[in-house]
Amino acid sequence: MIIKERIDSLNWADITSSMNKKGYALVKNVLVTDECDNLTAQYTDEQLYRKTIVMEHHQYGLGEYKYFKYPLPTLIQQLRESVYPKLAPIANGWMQFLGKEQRFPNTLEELLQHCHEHEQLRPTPLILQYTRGGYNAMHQDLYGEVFFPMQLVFILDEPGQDYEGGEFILMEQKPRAQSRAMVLKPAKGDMLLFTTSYRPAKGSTGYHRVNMKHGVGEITSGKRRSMGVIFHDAK
Ligand SMILES: O=C(O)CCC(=O)C(=O)O
Ligand SMILES: [Fe+2]
Repeated sequence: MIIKERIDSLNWADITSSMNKKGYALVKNVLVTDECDNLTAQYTDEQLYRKTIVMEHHQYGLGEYKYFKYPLPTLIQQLRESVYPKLAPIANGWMQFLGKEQRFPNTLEELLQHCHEHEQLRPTPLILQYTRGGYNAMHQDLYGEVFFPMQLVFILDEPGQDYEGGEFILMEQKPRAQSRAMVLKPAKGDMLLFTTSYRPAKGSTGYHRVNMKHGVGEITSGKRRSMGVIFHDAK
């Protein structure tokens, strides 16, 4: 099935409800093995990338990642384009719950146009690679004034088989409360949707803002690759 049809056929009511309740949604088996393997096989094809980041040089963790160039590989372009319109209404609900006037456009094209007007012109989808001892420090992927509050990550290797450890960690910070960590173990081909910056959470007196950060725990053996889709572009 072409990727747009696959994305359209997911249970978006469940995904929406999980995003609203928990700030993340784990969707099993979105990419097939061949799609994961093609992405990892292209890791060394330097013409696909605009920039390589050695994470320890910036104290971002231990590992490496590469930002794709425009035009993005077809699979990534199609994922970015077909998932965005499903998430824009959720994001707009969040803005409304938080009493913000900001609204996100219905299409990725319009979001990117808005990014471009704010000098955010560079593509943000990326591929990451960690080996034994590697990890990704807790962070948020904000690259300028314009940011969309949700993003995706696809796991490209099989936990328990290709690597051990390397859990995906979400940290939620509520005002005047202690932080909560959520530890997720997506499998190869799974799509994890999560909060980039903040989301509304319902309390006794209405909605309040909770900040989210994400990261990856230590890879204790093997190699773990992942592909991230961020919707806004970077300055
Ligand atoms: O490797 C991961 O699972 C996390 C990658 C990440 O930080 C991202 O996609 O923004
Ligand atoms: Fe990230």
